[in-house]
This record gives sequence, C-alpha cells and structure tokens, in this order.
Amino acid sequence: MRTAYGVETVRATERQLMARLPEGTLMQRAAAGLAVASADLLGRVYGSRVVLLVGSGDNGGDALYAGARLARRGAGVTALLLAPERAHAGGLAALRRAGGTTVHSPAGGRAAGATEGAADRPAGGSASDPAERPAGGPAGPTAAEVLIERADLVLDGIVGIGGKGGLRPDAARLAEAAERSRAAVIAVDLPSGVDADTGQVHGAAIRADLTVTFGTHKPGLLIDPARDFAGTVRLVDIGLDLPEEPALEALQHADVARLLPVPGPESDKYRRGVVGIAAGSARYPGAAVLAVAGALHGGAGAVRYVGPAGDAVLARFPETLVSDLGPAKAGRVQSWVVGPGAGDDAATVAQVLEADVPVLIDADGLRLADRDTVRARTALTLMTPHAGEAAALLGVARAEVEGARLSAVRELAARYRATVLLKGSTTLVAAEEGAVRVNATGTSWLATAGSGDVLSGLAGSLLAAGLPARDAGSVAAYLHGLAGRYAADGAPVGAQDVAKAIARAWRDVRD
Ligand SMILES: NC(=O)C1=CN([C@@H]2O[C@H](COP(=O)(O)OP(=O)(O)OC[C@H]3O[C@@H](n4cnc5c(N)ncnc54)[C@H](OP(=O)(O)O)[C@@H]3O)[C@@H](O)[C@H]2O)[C@@H](O)CC1
Ligand SMILES: Nc1ncnc2c1ncn2[C@@H]1O[C@H](COP(=O)(O)OP(=O)(O)O)[C@@H](O)[C@H]1O
Ligand SMILES: [K+]
Repeated sequence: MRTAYGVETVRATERQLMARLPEGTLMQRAAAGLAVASADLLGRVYGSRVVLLVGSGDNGGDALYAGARLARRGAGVTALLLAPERAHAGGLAALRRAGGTTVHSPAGGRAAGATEGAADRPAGGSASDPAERPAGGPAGPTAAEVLIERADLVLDGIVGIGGKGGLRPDAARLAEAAERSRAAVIAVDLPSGVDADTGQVHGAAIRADLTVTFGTHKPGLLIDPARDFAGTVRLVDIGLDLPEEPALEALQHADVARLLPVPGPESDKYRRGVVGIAAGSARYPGAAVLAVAGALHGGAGAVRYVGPAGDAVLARFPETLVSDLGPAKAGRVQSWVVGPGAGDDAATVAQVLEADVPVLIDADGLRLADRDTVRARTALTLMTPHAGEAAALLGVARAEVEGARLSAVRELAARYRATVLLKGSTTLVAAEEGAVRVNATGTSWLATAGSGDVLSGLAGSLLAAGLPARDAGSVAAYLHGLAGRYAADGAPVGAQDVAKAIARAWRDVRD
C-alpha cells in the first residue's frame, strides 16, 4: 500500500522525532536524499550547472544543503534567493563553503552582465553576497531568468509544506522561467504552488520532472491537478514514525491480489455471488451490454439483468440471466448496479434502493436517486459519479470539482452517507470516514464513451462477491485502469476492448 499523510501529521511526527535527534539531522537526511536524486538525474555532476530556487523556509534550506553537496562534487551551483535576509542561514553558509554562489532573485535585475560570474562561475569560485548581484539594463530577461534558462538542473526549494495559497508574484515568475527552460526540474518535497493536503493548484506552480519528497507522500502528490505538476515522485525515508491511518492510500498489485475474490473448491455460482444489473433503456441499450460485460469479469458467479435491453444483452452474452419482471421480482442477487443508460426510469432506481443488499448507483441513477432514501439505507451504497455528475449533485461547477477532487468526494460521501468513487484522471474512493483511496492505474485513453459502464458492472460484481464498498470501488478502479492501459497500448480503444482486457489485468495482478 502506498500511503500519504497530511501536513499536520507530518509536522507532529517531525516534532517527536526532532526532540530525540541532534538539531538539523532531519534536514541533512532530506538534503542527502535530494542530492543523490539530483546526481542520478544529472548523470554527470562535475561541470553541470545547477540553479537553486530558494524561499525563506526550511524547504529552501533543503535545497541549499543539497546544492552544497553537488557543489562539492564539482557542479556549478547558484542559489537564487527570494528573500536573502531570511534564507536558511546554515544552508547558505554550507553552500558558500562548498563554492556555490548566491543571487538575490526578486531584485529583478536585467541580465546584461549579471550572469557572468554567477551561472558561469565554476565550482570553487568565491561566494558572493546575496544583495550584491542585481544588475543589468532596462529590458530583456532578468538575471535569474537567464540563469534558469542556462541551467542543466533546477532545484525548486521555494516553498514546501509551509506553503499558503498561490505562489507570490516573485516566486511565480521563477516557476514560469523554470517551465520555459530546458533544464530538468526537481521539486523539493513538493512542487511549489501546489497544496500538499488537497492537490489543488492556485495559479502558477512549479512543473517538475521529479519530486523528491521526505518522510511520506503528501496527498497532493497523488491527486490531480497537483499530481500532474509533480512528475515522478521519489520518497526519501527520514525516519518519521507515522500513525497507522493515513489520509490517503493507493492500492498496489499485492494489495489488490489479496482482495480479489477467487473461487475455492467449495464454491458454486451462488456462493460466489450474483450481481443484478438494472441498466440500459430503449434509447441506450449499449450501456446495459457494457455494464454486463464489466460484471462478467468481476468475480460474481452469475449476472442477472433486468431492463428493456435484454435482447441486446443476450445476443452478446448468452450466459446472462435475463428477467423482465423488474428488480423486486427478478430473483435473488447479492448486489445491484443501477443507472447506466437508465434514462428517466426513476421507478427502477427506487426499487433497487429498497433492496437490502449493496447497491452501486451510476450515471442517470445518480440524478434519479433520492438523497434521503440513500442516506437511510442500511446495506452498503457505492456511488460512482464522474466530475460532471458530482458537480450536479453538489450544485457547483464541474471545474470546481476537478480543481478540488478530494473535498468534493468527501463532501458527497458525507451528504449521502455512502461510499463515493469519483472518476477521472485520478479516481478517488471515499467512505464517510477513514482513509481515502486513490487510484492512478488509469490512462486518459479510458475517456471513451461507455468505459464508465464497464467500471460500474465490474465494481458491482466485486460487491456481490462480498467486498466492502471501499475495496470494491478501489479494486475495480485498479483493474479497470490496468485494463484500459492494456487495451489501449498507446492507441484509441472502445469500452468493449477495456472490458475484454479486464481478464488480463486479473492475471497480471495475481501473478
Ligand atoms: N517536516 C519534516 O519532517 C521535514 C521538513 N523539511 C523541509 O521543511 C519544509 C517545511 O519548511 P517550513 O516549515 O519552514 O516551510 P516552507 O515550506 O519552507 O515554507 C515556508 C516559507 O514559504 C513562504 N511562503 C508561504 N507560502 C508562500 C507562497 N504561496 N508563495 C511564496 N512563498 C510562500 C513563507 O513566507 P512567509 O509567509 O513567512 O513570508 C515561508 O518563508 C518541508 O517542506 C521540507 O522541505 C526537511 O528539511 C526535513 C524534515
Ligand atoms: N483523463 C483520464 N485519465 C484516466 N482515466 C480517465 C480519464 N478520463 C476518464 N477516465 C476514466 O474513464 C472512465 C469514464 O467513465 P464515465 O465518465 O462514466 O464515462 P461513460 O459515462 O461514457 O461510461 C472512468 O473510469 C474514468 O475514471
Ligand atoms: K518545493
């Protein structure tokens, strides 16, 4: 399991640990890991040009100490100080001792002569005073921008977990320069400008190739839009003693393998669970077919279908048990999936919600389900909206949900007293309490009509097989994401291809 902890927890565990260790130990551990990652990315440290973006907190301190280590190995290291008088004193001294130089960044001096002796000074050159550097003519890029432009590597130590709100203008300009530069960019702890706890991004942020994060992943590193800014994430262990329950967790192959329902010698189709699919309409029979396709690959022993698309379902999947008596009289099931392609059939949704078995509500069903009825259910409910559906349920704009996925999914779980799976580039699964699951196995090729129907059938089938809602949702998202990757393999796919590839995802996970 990959886990992520919020800032408050990180701060608390850091305090405990620091009380037992000599001062500065944690920062040295962080800086050592950062320097190793930097060297790995550079390939050749000697002679490389490294620029440090240094804010006034400990995040800047990490960058300065790592810069000092790189300077000792022969890199030309220049620190751009956003607030020279407040930059980490120990880090500054270490960098200078190692031969690195410093430039006062926000003075905004134009480039003219300012870069010589800064970017081009080899390691071992004498240190300069922070305030000495602003210089240059009236137009063109600032000295800081030229340094960034010419760098091989930029270390972003502007701000870490101490960040509040969007980047301030001086910092935002550095982030933009780093994005324009061809230099590799490493974010220290997290990309400056992203919210560590939520994954929200307010305005400009550092776009990193690699994020070297300390002690634990932060939730924001795993949730879009911030995740997209973090690049590859490398975790450096600094010895934090973290509590049992994280804020966020991501299943890995081994976790999914343990959760998959596998038939034993005593199994029969009923013991494995029967999933009922109440989906499709005369207008959208395909949604029924795709939900059934997903369900057949989900681990239930049988799939029962009720609704107006029985012929279409049977033509494609003769193994389906089809009924036209409606959910209440269709025969026993261990879970229901309701909603994909359902149109305006509110009566079917209401009938399903009365069943005393786990229910998955998707697509049209989300709009048609009465909130108080869902809240009052005693059996499990799993809701699977995409951002647009979630926005409609919350009464906000879609962009608001996409920008703040974590709070949106938590809010829905609370309002409906249900487990909610919010689909999209990062899928989140939240119950009313406990860690939120995040899934990142997917690919944007999955953004194809009907792939959500496959997911709902798959997750419904896992519910029928006995998985709790959080596990059913997150295991389904995991398999569906992998299946999407296998089916697409770099080319467009249809939802049917995704359903077919679920079997390969199972095998892969179980291997
Ligand atoms: N936890 C651990 O175990 C370990 C933590 N370590 C490291 O410490 C880091 C946390 O350090 P931290 O607490 O000093 O805060 P940090 O992230 O540097 O930010 C504070 C500075 O940023 C500024 N600032 C704020 N918002 C801003 C904005 N929007 N735009 C621009 N600037 C903004 C703010 O300015 P102020 O508000 O004071 O004017 C203040 O000066 C952590 O991420 C990790 O790297 C490791 O060394 C070892 C173990
Ligand atoms: N950009 C993306 N990256 C990864 N997965 C995505 C992306 N966009 C959509 N998906 C996935 O594709 C599926 C689409 O579901 P949905 O929006 O309900 O489509 P439909 O209603 O057409 O079936 C979901 O599983 C979602 O998580
Ligand atoms: K940073």
